[in-house]
Amino acid sequence: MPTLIRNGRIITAVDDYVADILLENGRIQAIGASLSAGADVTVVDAGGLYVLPGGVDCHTHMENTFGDSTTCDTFESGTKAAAFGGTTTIIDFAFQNKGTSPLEAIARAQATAGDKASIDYGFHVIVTHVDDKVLEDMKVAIRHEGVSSFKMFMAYPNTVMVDDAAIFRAMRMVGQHGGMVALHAENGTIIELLIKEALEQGHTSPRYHGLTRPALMEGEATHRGIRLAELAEAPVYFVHLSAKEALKHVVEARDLGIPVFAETCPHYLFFDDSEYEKEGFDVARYVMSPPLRDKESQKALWTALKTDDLQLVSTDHCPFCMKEGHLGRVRQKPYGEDDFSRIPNGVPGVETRMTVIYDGGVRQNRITLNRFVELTSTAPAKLFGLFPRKGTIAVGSDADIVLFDPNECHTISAHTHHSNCDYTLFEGKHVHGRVKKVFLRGELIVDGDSWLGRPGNGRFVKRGEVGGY
Ligand SMILES: NC(=O)NCCC(=O)O
Ligand SMILES: [Zn+2]
Ligand SMILES: [Zn+2]
Repeated sequence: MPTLIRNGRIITAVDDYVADILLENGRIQAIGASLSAGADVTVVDAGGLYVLPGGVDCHTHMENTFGDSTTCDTFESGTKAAAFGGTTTIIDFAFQNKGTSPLEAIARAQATAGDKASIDYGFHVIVTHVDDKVLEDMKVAIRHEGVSSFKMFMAYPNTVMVDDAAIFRAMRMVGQHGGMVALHAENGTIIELLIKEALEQGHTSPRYHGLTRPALMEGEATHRGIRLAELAEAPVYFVHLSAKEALKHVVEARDLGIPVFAETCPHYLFFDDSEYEKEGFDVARYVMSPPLRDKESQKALWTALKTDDLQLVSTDHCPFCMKEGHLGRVRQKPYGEDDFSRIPNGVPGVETRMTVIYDGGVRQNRITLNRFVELTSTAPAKLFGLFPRKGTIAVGSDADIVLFDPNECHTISAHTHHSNCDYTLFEGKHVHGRVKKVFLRGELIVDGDSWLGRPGNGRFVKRGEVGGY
Protein backbone atom coordinates (compact mmCIF):
# COMPACT_ATOMS: atom_id res chain seq x y z
CA MET A 1 0.00 0.00 0.00
CA PRO A 2 1.42 3.45 -0.91
CA THR A 3 2.38 5.86 1.88
CA LEU A 4 2.46 9.64 1.68
CA ILE A 5 4.76 11.35 4.15
CA ARG A 6 3.51 14.89 4.48
CA ASN A 7 5.35 18.07 5.38
CA GLY A 8 8.57 16.60 6.71
CA ARG A 9 11.88 18.42 6.56
CA ILE A 10 13.84 16.34 4.07
CA ILE A 11 17.54 16.21 4.82
CA THR A 12 20.02 14.63 2.46
CA ALA A 13 23.79 15.06 2.24
CA VAL A 14 23.19 18.22 0.23
CA ASP A 15 19.54 19.31 0.63
CA ASP A 16 17.32 20.63 3.38
CA TYR A 17 13.72 21.44 2.40
CA VAL A 18 10.11 20.76 3.33
CA ALA A 19 8.08 18.57 0.97
CA ASP A 20 5.86 15.50 0.70
CA ILE A 21 7.20 12.09 -0.31
CA LEU A 22 5.19 9.30 -1.91
CA LEU A 23 6.43 5.76 -1.22
CA GLU A 24 5.11 3.09 -3.57
CA ASN A 25 6.22 -0.37 -4.65
CA GLY A 26 9.24 -0.16 -2.38
CA ARG A 27 10.60 2.97 -4.03
CA ILE A 28 10.33 6.72 -3.64
CA GLN A 29 7.75 7.47 -6.29
CA ALA A 30 7.46 11.25 -6.04
CA ILE A 31 8.70 14.21 -4.03
CA GLY A 32 6.93 17.56 -4.15
CA ALA A 33 4.77 20.17 -2.52
CA SER A 34 1.21 19.16 -1.64
CA LEU A 35 1.20 15.79 -3.40
CA SER A 36 -2.30 14.39 -3.75
CA ALA A 37 -3.24 11.17 -2.01
CA GLY A 38 -5.68 8.60 -3.42
CA ALA A 39 -8.06 6.66 -1.19
CA ASP A 40 -5.63 3.74 -0.94
CA VAL A 41 -2.77 5.89 0.38
CA THR A 42 -1.73 5.92 4.04
CA VAL A 43 -0.91 9.48 5.03
CA VAL A 44 1.72 10.13 7.70
CA ASP A 45 2.12 13.63 9.09
CA ALA A 46 5.83 14.41 9.49
CA GLY A 47 5.42 18.08 10.45
CA GLY A 48 8.28 19.09 12.75
CA LEU A 49 10.25 15.94 11.98
CA TYR A 50 13.37 15.36 9.93
CA VAL A 51 12.97 12.94 7.05
CA LEU A 52 16.29 11.15 6.65
CA PRO A 53 17.49 8.42 4.31
CA GLY A 54 17.77 5.15 6.23
CA GLY A 55 21.13 4.73 7.92
CA VAL A 56 23.76 2.55 6.26
CA ASP A 57 26.15 0.89 8.70
CA CYS A 58 28.93 -0.67 6.68
CA HIS A 59 30.66 -2.45 9.57
CA THR A 60 28.69 -4.90 11.75
CA HIS A 61 29.32 -8.38 13.11
CA MET A 62 26.08 -10.32 13.62
CA GLU A 63 26.59 -13.86 14.90
CA ASN A 64 30.24 -13.71 13.80
CA THR A 65 32.65 -16.13 15.45
CA PHE A 66 36.14 -14.97 16.44
CA GLY A 67 38.27 -17.69 17.99
CA ASP A 68 36.13 -19.36 20.66
CA SER A 69 33.52 -16.61 20.95
CA THR A 70 30.47 -15.67 18.90
CA THR A 71 28.92 -12.20 18.98
CA CYS A 72 25.71 -12.18 21.01
CA ASP A 73 23.49 -10.54 18.39
CA THR A 74 22.03 -12.78 15.73
CA PHE A 75 20.93 -11.36 12.41
CA GLU A 76 17.45 -11.32 13.94
CA SER A 77 18.22 -9.38 17.13
CA GLY A 78 20.96 -7.26 15.56
CA THR A 79 18.97 -6.04 12.56
CA LYS A 80 15.98 -5.28 14.79
CA ALA A 81 18.29 -3.22 17.03
CA ALA A 82 19.70 -1.49 13.96
CA ALA A 83 16.19 -0.62 12.74
CA PHE A 84 15.23 0.91 16.08
CA GLY A 85 18.35 3.03 15.74
CA GLY A 86 17.38 4.27 12.27
CA THR A 87 19.63 1.98 10.22
CA THR A 88 18.01 0.15 7.31
CA THR A 89 21.06 -1.42 5.66
CA ILE A 90 24.10 -3.11 7.15
CA ILE A 91 27.19 -4.58 5.57
CA ASP A 92 28.31 -7.54 7.66
CA PHE A 93 31.02 -10.15 7.07
CA ALA A 94 31.40 -13.48 5.29
CA PHE A 95 34.34 -15.40 6.71
CA GLN A 96 36.77 -17.19 4.38
CA ASN A 97 38.92 -19.71 6.23
CA LYS A 98 42.00 -21.30 4.76
CA GLY A 99 40.81 -24.00 2.39
CA THR A 100 37.46 -22.38 1.67
CA SER A 101 36.60 -20.08 -1.17
CA PRO A 102 35.27 -16.53 -0.80
CA LEU A 103 32.26 -17.72 -2.81
CA GLU A 104 31.50 -20.47 -0.27
CA ALA A 105 31.88 -17.90 2.49
CA ILE A 106 29.34 -15.61 0.81
CA ALA A 107 26.87 -18.48 0.33
CA ARG A 108 27.25 -19.49 3.99
CA ALA A 109 26.73 -15.94 5.23
CA GLN A 110 23.66 -15.55 3.02
CA ALA A 111 22.20 -18.76 4.42
CA THR A 112 22.80 -17.53 7.98
CA ALA A 113 21.24 -14.12 7.46
CA GLY A 114 18.53 -15.04 4.97
CA ASP A 115 15.56 -15.93 7.18
CA LYS A 116 16.60 -13.70 10.11
CA ALA A 117 17.49 -10.26 8.83
CA SER A 118 14.71 -7.71 9.01
CA ILE A 119 16.64 -4.94 7.22
CA ASP A 120 18.68 -5.08 4.03
CA TYR A 121 22.22 -6.39 4.16
CA GLY A 122 25.37 -7.06 2.20
CA PHE A 123 28.72 -8.62 3.02
CA HIS A 124 32.41 -7.92 2.89
CA VAL A 125 34.46 -11.11 2.71
CA ILE A 126 37.08 -11.53 5.43
CA VAL A 127 40.00 -13.00 3.47
CA THR A 128 42.44 -14.98 5.58
CA HIS A 129 44.27 -16.81 2.84
CA VAL A 130 45.27 -15.79 -0.69
CA ASP A 131 46.20 -18.03 -3.60
CA ASP A 132 45.45 -18.00 -7.33
CA LYS A 133 42.05 -19.67 -6.90
CA VAL A 134 41.05 -17.29 -4.11
CA LEU A 135 42.02 -14.31 -6.26
CA GLU A 136 39.96 -15.67 -9.14
CA ASP A 137 36.97 -16.15 -6.84
CA MET A 138 37.30 -12.61 -5.52
CA LYS A 139 36.94 -11.42 -9.08
CA VAL A 140 33.79 -13.52 -9.47
CA ALA A 141 32.46 -12.15 -6.17
CA ILE A 142 32.84 -8.58 -7.44
CA ARG A 143 31.49 -9.21 -10.93
CA HIS A 144 28.66 -11.64 -10.23
CA GLU A 145 27.85 -11.86 -6.52
CA GLY A 146 27.60 -8.17 -5.66
CA VAL A 147 30.31 -8.49 -3.03
CA SER A 148 32.98 -5.97 -3.91
CA SER A 149 34.92 -5.38 -0.68
CA PHE A 150 37.28 -7.62 1.25
CA LYS A 151 38.52 -7.18 4.78
CA MET A 152 42.08 -8.23 5.58
CA PHE A 153 43.73 -8.21 8.98
CA MET A 154 47.24 -6.89 9.70
CA ALA A 155 46.64 -8.01 13.31
CA TYR A 156 45.87 -11.29 15.14
CA PRO A 157 48.76 -13.53 14.00
CA ASN A 158 48.06 -17.28 13.87
CA THR A 159 44.34 -16.70 13.34
CA VAL A 160 43.30 -14.16 10.72
CA MET A 161 46.41 -12.09 10.02
CA VAL A 162 47.74 -12.10 6.47
CA ASP A 163 51.16 -10.94 5.35
CA ASP A 164 51.94 -7.91 3.21
CA ALA A 165 52.34 -9.98 0.04
CA ALA A 166 48.84 -11.42 0.43
CA ILE A 167 47.41 -7.94 0.97
CA PHE A 168 49.30 -6.59 -2.03
CA ARG A 169 48.15 -9.42 -4.30
CA ALA A 170 44.53 -8.98 -3.23
CA MET A 171 44.67 -5.21 -3.67
CA ARG A 172 46.20 -5.51 -7.12
CA MET A 173 43.54 -7.94 -8.27
CA VAL A 174 40.45 -6.29 -6.79
CA GLY A 175 41.64 -2.84 -7.78
CA GLN A 176 41.55 -3.91 -11.44
CA HIS A 177 37.97 -5.13 -11.13
CA GLY A 178 36.18 -2.39 -9.20
CA GLY A 179 36.69 -3.86 -5.73
CA MET A 180 38.45 -2.61 -2.62
CA VAL A 181 40.41 -4.06 0.29
CA ALA A 182 39.46 -2.84 3.78
CA LEU A 183 42.29 -3.12 6.28
CA HIS A 184 42.34 -3.72 10.00
CA ALA A 185 45.57 -1.82 10.50
CA GLU A 186 47.52 -2.76 13.61
CA ASN A 187 50.99 -4.33 13.67
CA GLY A 188 50.02 -7.84 14.78
CA THR A 189 53.43 -9.33 15.55
CA ILE A 190 54.55 -6.42 17.74
CA ILE A 191 51.24 -6.49 19.61
CA GLU A 192 51.60 -10.22 20.13
CA LEU A 193 55.04 -9.68 21.65
CA LEU A 194 53.76 -6.93 23.97
CA ILE A 195 50.86 -9.14 25.10
CA LYS A 196 53.22 -12.04 25.83
CA GLU A 197 55.53 -9.79 27.86
CA ALA A 198 52.61 -8.30 29.82
CA LEU A 199 51.23 -11.74 30.70
CA GLU A 200 54.70 -12.98 31.72
CA GLN A 201 54.85 -10.06 34.15
CA GLY A 202 51.53 -11.12 35.63
CA HIS A 203 49.52 -8.31 34.04
CA THR A 204 46.28 -10.12 33.31
CA SER A 205 43.60 -7.44 33.81
CA PRO A 206 41.65 -5.86 30.92
CA ARG A 207 43.42 -2.50 31.22
CA TYR A 208 46.45 -4.18 29.60
CA HIS A 209 44.44 -4.63 26.42
CA GLY A 210 44.86 -0.91 25.81
CA LEU A 211 48.48 -0.78 26.93
CA THR A 212 49.60 -3.58 24.60
CA ARG A 213 48.07 -2.13 21.42
CA PRO A 214 49.98 1.16 20.96
CA ALA A 215 48.68 3.92 18.69
CA LEU A 216 52.09 4.02 17.02
CA MET A 217 51.55 0.48 15.76
CA GLU A 218 48.20 1.47 14.25
CA GLY A 219 50.05 4.35 12.61
CA GLU A 220 52.76 2.04 11.31
CA ALA A 221 50.28 -0.42 9.82
CA THR A 222 48.19 2.37 8.27
CA HIS A 223 51.26 3.82 6.60
CA ARG A 224 52.26 0.36 5.34
CA GLY A 225 48.75 -0.33 4.04
CA ILE A 226 48.73 2.93 2.11
CA ARG A 227 52.09 2.17 0.50
CA LEU A 228 50.88 -1.33 -0.49
CA ALA A 229 47.76 0.18 -2.07
CA GLU A 230 49.81 2.80 -3.86
CA LEU A 231 52.05 0.12 -5.33
CA ALA A 232 49.01 -1.97 -6.29
CA GLU A 233 47.34 1.10 -7.84
CA ALA A 234 44.19 0.28 -5.90
CA PRO A 235 41.93 2.13 -3.47
CA VAL A 236 42.16 1.18 0.19
CA TYR A 237 39.76 1.58 3.11
CA PHE A 238 40.74 1.62 6.77
CA VAL A 239 38.19 0.22 9.18
CA HIS A 240 37.76 1.50 12.75
CA LEU A 241 40.48 4.15 12.56
CA SER A 242 41.09 5.31 16.11
CA ALA A 243 44.42 7.10 16.52
CA LYS A 244 45.83 10.45 15.41
CA GLU A 245 49.02 8.52 14.58
CA ALA A 246 47.04 6.62 11.90
CA LEU A 247 44.92 9.56 10.81
CA LYS A 248 47.95 11.64 9.84
CA HIS A 249 48.93 9.08 7.18
CA VAL A 250 45.40 9.06 5.76
CA VAL A 251 45.36 12.86 5.60
CA GLU A 252 48.78 12.97 3.95
CA ALA A 253 47.79 10.37 1.34
CA ARG A 254 44.48 12.04 0.53
CA ASP A 255 46.23 15.37 0.13
CA LEU A 256 48.42 13.69 -2.48
CA GLY A 257 45.31 12.43 -4.30
CA ILE A 258 45.80 8.79 -3.36
CA PRO A 259 42.42 6.97 -3.10
CA VAL A 260 42.51 6.31 0.64
CA PHE A 261 39.30 6.17 2.68
CA ALA A 262 38.60 5.58 6.34
CA GLU A 263 35.84 5.23 8.89
CA THR A 264 35.81 5.83 12.59
CA CYS A 265 33.31 4.56 15.16
CA PRO A 266 31.23 6.22 17.89
CA HIS A 267 33.23 4.61 20.71
CA TYR A 268 36.39 6.43 19.60
CA LEU A 269 34.48 9.70 19.38
CA PHE A 270 32.93 9.58 22.84
CA PHE A 271 35.34 7.58 25.02
CA ASP A 272 39.09 7.76 25.60
CA ASP A 273 41.83 5.65 27.10
CA SER A 274 41.27 7.00 30.61
CA GLU A 275 38.64 4.22 30.86
CA TYR A 276 41.53 1.74 31.05
CA GLU A 277 42.83 3.42 34.21
CA LYS A 278 39.85 2.07 36.18
CA GLU A 279 40.29 -0.99 38.36
CA GLY A 280 38.56 -4.33 37.94
CA PHE A 281 37.05 -6.49 35.24
CA ASP A 282 34.33 -3.98 34.33
CA VAL A 283 36.96 -2.40 32.06
CA ALA A 284 36.35 -5.38 29.74
CA ARG A 285 33.34 -3.53 28.36
CA TYR A 286 35.87 -1.23 26.62
CA VAL A 287 37.89 -4.06 25.11
CA MET A 288 37.77 -3.56 21.37
CA SER A 289 40.54 -3.35 18.78
CA PRO A 290 42.02 -0.92 18.18
CA PRO A 291 41.52 0.19 21.80
CA LEU A 292 40.33 3.58 23.01
CA ARG A 293 42.90 6.30 22.37
CA ASP A 294 43.95 9.60 23.96
CA LYS A 295 41.88 12.77 24.04
CA GLU A 296 43.94 14.39 21.27
CA SER A 297 43.03 11.53 18.96
CA GLN A 298 39.38 11.97 19.80
CA LYS A 299 39.56 15.66 18.94
CA ALA A 300 41.43 14.92 15.70
CA LEU A 301 38.78 12.36 14.67
CA TRP A 302 35.95 14.88 15.08
CA THR A 303 37.88 17.44 13.03
CA ALA A 304 38.57 14.85 10.34
CA LEU A 305 34.88 14.00 10.09
CA LYS A 306 34.20 17.65 9.41
CA THR A 307 36.98 18.09 6.84
CA ASP A 308 36.30 14.78 5.02
CA ASP A 309 39.66 13.34 5.97
CA LEU A 310 37.41 10.63 7.44
CA GLN A 311 34.50 9.73 5.21
CA LEU A 312 32.03 8.01 7.48
CA VAL A 313 30.96 6.66 10.84
CA SER A 314 30.24 2.95 11.13
CA THR A 315 29.79 1.05 14.38
CA ASP A 316 31.97 -2.07 14.23
CA HIS A 317 29.00 -3.49 16.18
CA CYS A 318 30.65 -6.60 17.62
CA PRO A 319 28.80 -7.28 20.87
CA PHE A 320 29.82 -9.70 23.60
CA CYS A 321 27.97 -9.82 26.92
CA MET A 322 29.51 -8.77 30.24
CA LYS A 323 27.66 -11.59 32.00
CA GLU A 324 28.53 -15.15 31.08
CA GLY A 325 25.35 -17.07 30.22
CA HIS A 326 23.22 -14.00 29.42
CA LEU A 327 20.52 -15.27 27.02
CA GLY A 328 22.47 -18.52 26.88
CA ARG A 329 25.57 -16.91 25.39
CA VAL A 330 28.88 -18.39 26.53
CA ARG A 331 32.56 -17.49 26.15
CA GLN A 332 31.67 -13.80 26.30
CA LYS A 333 33.72 -11.08 28.07
CA PRO A 334 34.32 -13.13 31.27
CA TYR A 335 36.13 -15.70 29.13
CA GLY A 336 39.17 -13.47 29.67
CA GLU A 337 38.73 -12.97 33.39
CA ASP A 338 42.21 -14.36 34.13
CA ASP A 339 43.88 -13.32 30.89
CA PHE A 340 42.97 -10.09 29.08
CA SER A 341 44.12 -11.52 25.75
CA ARG A 342 41.20 -13.97 25.85
CA ILE A 343 38.53 -11.29 26.26
CA PRO A 344 36.60 -11.28 22.99
CA ASN A 345 37.28 -7.99 21.24
CA GLY A 346 34.37 -5.77 20.32
CA VAL A 347 31.56 -3.56 21.57
CA PRO A 348 27.90 -2.97 20.70
CA GLY A 349 26.81 0.17 18.85
CA VAL A 350 24.42 -0.45 15.96
CA GLU A 351 21.37 0.86 17.82
CA THR A 352 22.89 4.09 19.13
CA ARG A 353 24.99 5.29 16.17
CA MET A 354 22.53 7.73 14.58
CA THR A 355 21.37 9.30 17.83
CA VAL A 356 24.78 9.77 19.45
CA ILE A 357 26.26 11.22 16.27
CA TYR A 358 23.29 13.57 15.95
CA ASP A 359 23.43 14.55 19.60
CA GLY A 360 27.20 14.77 19.95
CA GLY A 361 27.89 15.94 16.39
CA VAL A 362 25.11 18.18 15.10
CA ARG A 363 23.86 19.51 18.41
CA GLN A 364 27.39 20.18 19.64
CA ASN A 365 28.13 22.07 16.38
CA ARG A 366 30.87 19.68 15.36
CA ILE A 367 29.20 18.75 12.07
CA THR A 368 26.27 20.09 10.04
CA LEU A 369 22.96 18.29 9.62
CA ASN A 370 23.82 17.51 5.98
CA ARG A 371 27.18 16.12 7.00
CA PHE A 372 25.44 13.95 9.61
CA VAL A 373 23.38 12.35 6.84
CA GLU A 374 26.45 12.02 4.65
CA LEU A 375 28.50 10.32 7.37
CA THR A 376 25.81 7.89 8.46
CA SER A 377 24.07 7.07 5.18
CA THR A 378 25.20 8.66 1.91
CA ALA A 379 28.97 8.17 2.13
CA PRO A 380 28.81 4.48 3.13
CA ALA A 381 26.29 3.88 0.34
CA LYS A 382 28.49 5.63 -2.23
CA LEU A 383 31.75 4.13 -1.09
CA PHE A 384 30.41 0.58 -1.00
CA GLY A 385 28.42 0.50 -4.23
CA LEU A 386 24.87 0.95 -2.88
CA PHE A 387 24.17 4.47 -4.15
CA PRO A 388 21.68 5.79 -5.34
CA ARG A 389 19.53 2.84 -4.39
CA LYS A 390 20.46 3.46 -0.75
CA GLY A 391 21.85 6.51 1.02
CA THR A 392 19.63 9.31 -0.26
CA ILE A 393 16.10 10.56 -0.71
CA ALA A 394 15.46 10.77 -4.44
CA VAL A 395 12.81 9.55 -6.87
CA GLY A 396 13.63 5.94 -7.75
CA SER A 397 15.68 5.22 -4.63
CA ASP A 398 14.58 2.51 -2.22
CA ALA A 399 11.98 3.91 0.16
CA ASP A 400 14.20 3.49 3.22
CA ILE A 401 13.14 6.45 5.31
CA VAL A 402 13.60 7.52 8.92
CA LEU A 403 11.36 10.06 10.61
CA PHE A 404 13.50 11.64 13.29
CA ASP A 405 12.41 14.04 16.02
CA PRO A 406 15.37 16.33 16.73
CA ASN A 407 13.86 17.66 19.93
CA GLU A 408 12.64 14.56 21.73
CA CYS A 409 15.01 13.47 24.49
CA HIS A 410 15.63 10.01 25.85
CA THR A 411 18.09 8.16 28.00
CA ILE A 412 20.05 5.30 26.44
CA SER A 413 19.96 2.07 28.40
CA ALA A 414 20.52 -1.65 27.93
CA HIS A 415 17.24 -2.12 29.83
CA THR A 416 15.32 -0.64 26.93
CA HIS A 417 17.45 -1.40 23.88
CA HIS A 418 16.73 -4.24 21.44
CA SER A 419 20.17 -5.79 21.07
CA ASN A 420 20.87 -9.07 22.87
CA CYS A 421 23.86 -7.43 24.52
CA ASP A 422 23.56 -6.88 28.26
CA TYR A 423 25.26 -3.50 28.19
CA THR A 424 25.72 -0.37 26.14
CA LEU A 425 28.72 1.94 26.40
CA PHE A 426 26.22 4.82 26.50
CA GLU A 427 24.25 3.62 29.55
CA GLY A 428 22.51 6.58 31.20
CA LYS A 429 23.46 9.05 28.47
CA HIS A 430 20.72 11.63 27.97
CA VAL A 431 20.40 12.48 24.28
CA HIS A 432 18.34 14.79 22.10
CA GLY A 433 16.95 13.18 18.97
CA ARG A 434 14.77 10.15 18.58
CA VAL A 435 13.90 7.78 15.77
CA LYS A 436 10.09 7.87 15.49
CA LYS A 437 9.29 5.80 12.42
CA VAL A 438 11.36 3.67 10.06
CA PHE A 439 10.31 2.51 6.61
CA LEU A 440 12.16 -0.26 4.81
CA ARG A 441 11.42 -0.23 1.08
CA GLY A 442 8.17 1.56 1.88
CA GLU A 443 7.07 -0.78 4.67
CA LEU A 444 6.71 0.66 8.18
CA ILE A 445 8.95 -1.47 10.41
CA VAL A 446 9.41 0.77 13.47
CA ASP A 447 6.55 2.87 14.80
CA GLY A 448 7.59 4.53 18.04
CA ASP A 449 8.19 1.68 20.47
CA SER A 450 6.34 -0.84 18.29
CA TRP A 451 8.17 -3.39 16.18
CA LEU A 452 6.45 -4.19 12.89
CA GLY A 453 9.46 -5.65 11.10
CA ARG A 454 9.74 -9.31 10.16
CA PRO A 455 12.74 -11.63 10.25
CA GLY A 456 13.52 -12.68 6.70
CA ASN A 457 12.09 -9.50 5.24
CA GLY A 458 15.57 -8.00 4.83
CA ARG A 459 17.06 -8.56 1.39
CA PHE A 460 20.60 -9.29 0.36
CA VAL A 461 21.72 -6.31 -1.71
CA LYS A 462 24.15 -6.85 -4.52
CA ARG A 463 26.64 -4.03 -4.56
CA GLY A 464 28.31 -2.40 -7.53
CA GLU A 465 31.85 -1.14 -7.91
CA VAL A 466 33.36 0.38 -4.80
CA GLY A 467 36.00 2.89 -3.85
CA GLY A 468 35.10 5.49 -6.43
CA TYR A 469 33.65 8.01 -4.00
N1 LIG B 1 36.94 -4.45 16.49
C1 LIG B 1 36.88 -5.44 17.34
O1 LIG B 1 37.37 -5.33 18.45
N2 LIG B 1 36.29 -6.59 17.00
C2 LIG B 1 35.67 -6.86 15.78
C3 LIG B 1 36.57 -7.42 14.78
C4 LIG B 1 37.27 -6.35 14.05
O2 LIG B 1 36.62 -5.55 13.39
O3 LIG B 1 38.48 -6.30 14.10
ZN1 LIG C 1 38.99 -5.05 12.58
ZN1 LIG D 1 34.85 -5.18 12.96
